[in-house]
Amino acid sequence: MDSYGDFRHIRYTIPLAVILTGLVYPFKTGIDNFKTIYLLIIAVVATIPWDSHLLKNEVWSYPNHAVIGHTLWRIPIEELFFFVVQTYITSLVCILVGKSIIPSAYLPTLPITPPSPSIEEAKPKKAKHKIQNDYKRLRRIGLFGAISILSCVIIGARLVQIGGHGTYMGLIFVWAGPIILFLWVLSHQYILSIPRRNVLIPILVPTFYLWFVDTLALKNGTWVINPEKSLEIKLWRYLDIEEALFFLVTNTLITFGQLAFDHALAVINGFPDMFDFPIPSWPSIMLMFNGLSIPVKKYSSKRILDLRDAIIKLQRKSRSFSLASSVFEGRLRIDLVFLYAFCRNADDLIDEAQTPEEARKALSKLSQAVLTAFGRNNEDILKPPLSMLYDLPEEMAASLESLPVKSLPLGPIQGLLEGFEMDLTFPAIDKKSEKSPASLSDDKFPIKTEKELEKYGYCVAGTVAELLLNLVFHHTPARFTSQDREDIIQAGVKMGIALQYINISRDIAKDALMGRCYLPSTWLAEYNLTPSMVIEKPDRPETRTLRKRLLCIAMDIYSKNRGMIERLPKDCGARKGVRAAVENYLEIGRVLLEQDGSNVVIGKNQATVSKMRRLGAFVRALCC
Ligand SMILES: CC(C)=CCC/C(C)=C/CC/C(C)=C/CC/C(C)=C/[C@@H]1[C@@H](COP(=O)(O)OP(=O)(O)O)[C@]1(C)CC/C=C(\C)CC/C=C(\C)CCC=C(C)C
Repeated sequence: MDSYGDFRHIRYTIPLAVILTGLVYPFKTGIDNFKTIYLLIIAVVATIPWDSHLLKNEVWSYPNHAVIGHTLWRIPIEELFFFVVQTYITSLVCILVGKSIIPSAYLPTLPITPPSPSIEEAKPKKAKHKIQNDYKRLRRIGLFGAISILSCVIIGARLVQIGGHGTYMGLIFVWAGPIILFLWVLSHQYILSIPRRNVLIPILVPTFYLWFVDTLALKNGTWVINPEKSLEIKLWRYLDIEEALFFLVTNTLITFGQLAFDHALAVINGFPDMFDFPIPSWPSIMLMFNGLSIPVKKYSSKRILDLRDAIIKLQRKSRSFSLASSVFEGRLRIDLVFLYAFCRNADDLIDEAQTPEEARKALSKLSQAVLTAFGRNNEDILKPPLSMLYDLPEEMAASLESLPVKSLPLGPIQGLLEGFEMDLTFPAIDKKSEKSPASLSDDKFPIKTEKELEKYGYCVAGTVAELLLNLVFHHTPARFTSQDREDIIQAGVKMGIALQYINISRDIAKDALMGRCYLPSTWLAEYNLTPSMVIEKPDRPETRTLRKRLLCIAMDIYSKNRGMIERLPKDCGARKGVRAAVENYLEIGRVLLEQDGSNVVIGKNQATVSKMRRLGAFVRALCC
């Protein structure tokens, strides 16, 4: 079998486990430790009687020279260590691959039951049918899978009963089959809904690796499989089919175990209305089973679909925050994604309006809708959708309805909308007119002084920091004094302003196309420039100098407030996540400063950070 008496562990399994530990370390959360430790215990407890039985029945044996000699119920300690190290390796691969998804978004959905005909009209019929068909498909595959696993167990039992060559194969089916069946019944819908790579990579990659290591061990005679109890079919030279199957089956067990945990957490974290208490970082097994026992018909399809939309928005619109989101955990991660979607949709609603008039109307409707959303309580089941009440785009209304209003203050949301309103006070450029932008009236530009720029920065970004930190405080158990909170929020607000200055520095040319110049008029006047001149020609040596000035202020604010991030709680990935979000964005500023040194043209080279550099900044942020 798979005892690693000689140097197999030292050469192959331990180094891989160490490498994976290093790779997962930056992202690892409390829940990951919890899942892995549970699985390690289950793996050891479930495998000992089985392996001991195999040894007793001489299905396999090991030469004395190949093991240290210590045994537990006949099992060599190298073999026991193998159960641990394999479970650990496969769990880490599963955790690493799983970081890219938010499990709650992959819960199955039933078609939304329309509470009123008007919503029915609003939902595309095609999408509804797809959901219904998908759900039926999941059930069909689930049933087919269960029958297949059950058949393997029955065949296995028969092989064991007959004895002889089929014994080893039969024992694998009889032992692993029922556990796989149990996990499949619990979580097949989730397993089938998540991206294929999240299931196949943790099963197949460790399996292929262990096949390779096992081939070497069998070749060297580290252990010997009894030819009378095996089929004597080789997958390739030295590797018996039973050995190959053993690794495939055990990695499937470990992966399904990890995914069943994820499934339970997806339900518990995804539906705070059903589990309306803080989720401990080491949830009890009882709570996990409670999560798994909720029938799909009780899931809120709307919440799952809204979460999917919010994730798509985040992935499409912001690489920085999308990457940072993978570090946050559970409900905090979900709420941050909803917050992002709301902020992004609100910003787009204004920016994409055809005329300033239209933008003003949209903003006013949104402000009223925000008040209504914050005034509502959960018991109000018959609440009409905000999209209908305020004639807002479906996506905008959905992201507002998904905001965790109970854990957010209203003030910063209103501040954010005030910031968008400031954007509307820029003089409108008539895109059809022949007139040059230089004819725009310069006193109509709202950002005249550095103070006004700071106010704008507070409104559109300081408020975002305030909202984000309120979610952190809400979802983490750490108790702060009100003074601590105030200090952290103040630092966060300043950090938000710094990020906005970087955003402005990056987008000078893009903003000019929309008739906006955020560089203060007083700064421009020092170089005999006006905002309309910047709009007409954003790329000038003076603009580059001013951009550098703005970036230096941003970097200075950053250095003064960065330390406060270390006072954030570690729970839910909050500290690391905030650090990653800030550092990722800061990297844009660093690239811009480097480009200023080489006088890169503003606008031609939309300064973005290369993938590798972004990843480097991200990993550094997580490791420090
Ligand atoms: C991880 C995660 C999902 C975080 C979500 C963060 C979030 C809610 C961001 C909202 C962004 C947004 C669309 C705001 C609307 C106004 C706006 C455009 C603000 C600018 C953001 C840049 O967004 P954009 O989509 O343009 O980004 P890309 O460059 O296209 O990638 C801003 C620059 C503001 C961002 C400000 C923050 C996220 C707050 C930062 C402060 C902290 C993280 C707190 C630091 C804490 C301490 C204690 C110092």
